[in-house]
Amino acid sequence: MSEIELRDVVQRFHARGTPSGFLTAVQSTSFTLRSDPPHIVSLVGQSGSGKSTIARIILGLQRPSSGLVTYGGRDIFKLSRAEYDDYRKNVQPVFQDPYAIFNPFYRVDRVLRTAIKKFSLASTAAEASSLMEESLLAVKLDPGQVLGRYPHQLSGGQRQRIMLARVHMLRPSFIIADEPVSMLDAQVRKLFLDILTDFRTTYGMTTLFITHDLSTVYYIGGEVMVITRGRIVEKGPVSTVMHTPSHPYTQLLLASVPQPDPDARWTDRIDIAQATAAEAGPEVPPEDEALEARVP
Ligand SMILES: Nc1ncnc2c1ncn2[C@@H]1O[C@H](COP(=O)(O)OP(=O)(O)OP(=O)(O)O)[C@@H](O)[C@H]1O
Repeated sequence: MSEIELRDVVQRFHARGTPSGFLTAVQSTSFTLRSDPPHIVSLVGQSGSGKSTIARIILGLQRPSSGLVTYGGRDIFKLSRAEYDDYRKNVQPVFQDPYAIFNPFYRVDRVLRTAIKKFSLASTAAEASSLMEESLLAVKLDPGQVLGRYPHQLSGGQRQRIMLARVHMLRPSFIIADEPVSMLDAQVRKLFLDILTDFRTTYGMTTLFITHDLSTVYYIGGEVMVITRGRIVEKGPVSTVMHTPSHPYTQLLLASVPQPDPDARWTDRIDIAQATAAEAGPEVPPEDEALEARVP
């Protein structure tokens, strides 16, 4: 079994125009992702609440101002190059905008071939081709229709599923999915979420699913952590948190989900600041040397 543990992780950024000159994007955050049993845990919160910053920190793309991120008990920012490569094979990202990942001048096959080469997944060209085909079929893509095409010739949903095919080839223990479905229509969104669920049951992958959208959290199930202003204010099984939310911000978030009922249109204004003001503690001055976000 492997574990990714965040312990008292804090991320501060320089921010001009604020009274203190910095903002705290992530406040003393601790949680653990376990590969056994494999599970899906959603991190839900409004825009700017710190979700992507947490994803970047877990992926080792950003060193936190303070706190620890460990994998198998070891600080991920102290891994050797080879150990970090192994970590990144086991912890795969899926981002919101797959178009940004593709090079528009290369056929989409390249994303898969690069992974095969980098991680030595096949020893012959024939083996590589059958691996690509198997993985594309696993994410409900027809290899004949997508291989050989350029990124702009595919839909957003197809591009996003190519990223899932890449994950399928690598079989990581963990997927860090940052708003992976927010640009997809409802039908493709459901297909994507079903594939993530299949990955958990069939291959034992644990997913951190980052979203601002409660309906997808509800659909995907498992566990949920609710974040506001960089602080996780509630966590638990989705059914418990959705049905009996204990924190005012979670209650507000749930009340903000639009109802598809023309007779029950919103009339109230939503005041996020009011609901979260009580939670926001005073900002603490940063330890100066740890301020800068660094890419290892
Ligand atoms: N490199 C950076 N430098 C300065 N401020 C940053 C940086 N990255 C993020 N922030 C700020 O940190 C806060 C949290 O940002 P983050 O992107 O983690 O939020 P989020 O919940 O993922 O929002 P969204 O859903 O809109 O992406 C925001 O106020 C953002 O402006």
